[in-house]
Amino acid sequence: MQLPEAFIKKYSKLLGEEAPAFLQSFDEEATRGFRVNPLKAQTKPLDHSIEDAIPYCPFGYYGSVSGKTLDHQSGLIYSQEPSAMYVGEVAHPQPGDKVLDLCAAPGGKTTHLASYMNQSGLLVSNEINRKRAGILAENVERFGLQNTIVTNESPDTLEKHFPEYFDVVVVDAPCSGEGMFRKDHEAVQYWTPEYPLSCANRQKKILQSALKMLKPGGRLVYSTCTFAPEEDEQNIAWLLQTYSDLWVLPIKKYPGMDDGRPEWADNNPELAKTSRIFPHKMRGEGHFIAQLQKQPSESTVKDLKPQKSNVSKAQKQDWHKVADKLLVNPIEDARLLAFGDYLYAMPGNLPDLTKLQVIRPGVNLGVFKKNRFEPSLPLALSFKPTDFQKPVLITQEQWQNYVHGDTFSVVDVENGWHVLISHELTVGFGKVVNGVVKNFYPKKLRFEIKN
Ligand SMILES: C[S@@+](CC[C@H](N)C(=O)[O-])C[C@H]1O[C@@H](n2cnc3c(N)ncnc32)[C@H](O)[C@@H]1O
Repeated sequence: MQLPEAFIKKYSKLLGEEAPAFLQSFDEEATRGFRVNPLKAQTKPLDHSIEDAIPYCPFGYYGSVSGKTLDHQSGLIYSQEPSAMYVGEVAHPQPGDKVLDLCAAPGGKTTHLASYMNQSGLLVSNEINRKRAGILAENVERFGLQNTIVTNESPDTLEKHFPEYFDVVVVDAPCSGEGMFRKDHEAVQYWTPEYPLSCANRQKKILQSALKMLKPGGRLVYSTCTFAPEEDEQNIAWLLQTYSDLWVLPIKKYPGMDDGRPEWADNNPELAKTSRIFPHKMRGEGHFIAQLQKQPSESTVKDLKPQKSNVSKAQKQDWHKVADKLLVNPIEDARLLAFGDYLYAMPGNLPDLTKLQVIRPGVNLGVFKKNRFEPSLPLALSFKPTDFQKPVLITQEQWQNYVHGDTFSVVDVENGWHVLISHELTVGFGKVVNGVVKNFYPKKLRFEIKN
């Protein structure tokens, strides 16, 4: 790979005798990986090998993902570069926590964080860019998250809504992306010697907002996919100089992971507790991760006004006509939220969202049509096979017909809506009419698998 001269010079000076191995690593292939979704792990992947485990992530494996597979389409696996998996591991929220993923698209960290939350608590997954927020929402839906809302706000708007609210805040910051040059060759074109510093200034602003939303006693996890000290140790040094109620928490270092470099910032030895992943030392791309804690305080933070359900009596009736035959356990009416023609199930104890740009206020249950309700794909993907009544089991071949948009036949299945299950995974809904499964797989997602 052709690296800019100034880049070579900068890292030759910083890394000294390690520099040749570091620079050589840019000519090697990027490492690929994926995580298995523990919320759906009642089965093993069909089309992806789980032989080559990533040592620091219990659901992580080396290997690339094929998108047109049952594993991927059902949300059983999520493609993620291996080093990036260490961020979710360090953040490791607990079930019931309130978690903010502030720079979240396309959703690698969000889906990882949710893997530890067991559908409980609240995960606010925010993305500033509207288009990317849409992609994030699709990935959250495929992964089947019940406790996650997707917002499309700038950090400084969001901070006004969630003062000192979150137990864990993850800032996976927009950065100069030096660690991703192998994955995205074009990223090299954007690099200039000044670029890291301009990224660092933007990151400081994001961090200021993040800290306003962090509870006393809460943890902030900051990560970048760049080697630039300006965006890594120097930003953490700036945080420690600026906020006296903040300290660095140690991170467990697996073989190949480096300590942060105090000498690349203000020599504060605390910076060695942060972690660097270099591609010439580990199977992964470049990453930096820091974990900080805000001082606990005696004073309690006041609860936010809850979001109220807004569904009409007629909407409730239409929903129940379908849901009572589909779900084993009903979703409480208090959690139903109408959003245009769509019906959502909010996470429990969701604060009032009315003043926020929300892309997804919870699980998309379906859409109100004239005098009837049509269940949506995310409803199927967000619950386990055992959460549904009278599921219809389909073969992998029938699944291929289904994602292509075809109808197919079934025997001895009563008319009406049924969740479809293939290889122990919920894959969508079909409406059975006299032995024929009418296809409700969303038109925009349909695709053909050529065997
Ligand atoms: C490194 S990416 C996030 C990757 C994501 N966390 C994941 O694991 O899939 C950084 C994100 O920050 C967003 N971003 C850009 N400028 C921002 C800003 N000023 N404030 C907050 N987020 C910003 C970008 O749109 C981008 O989606």
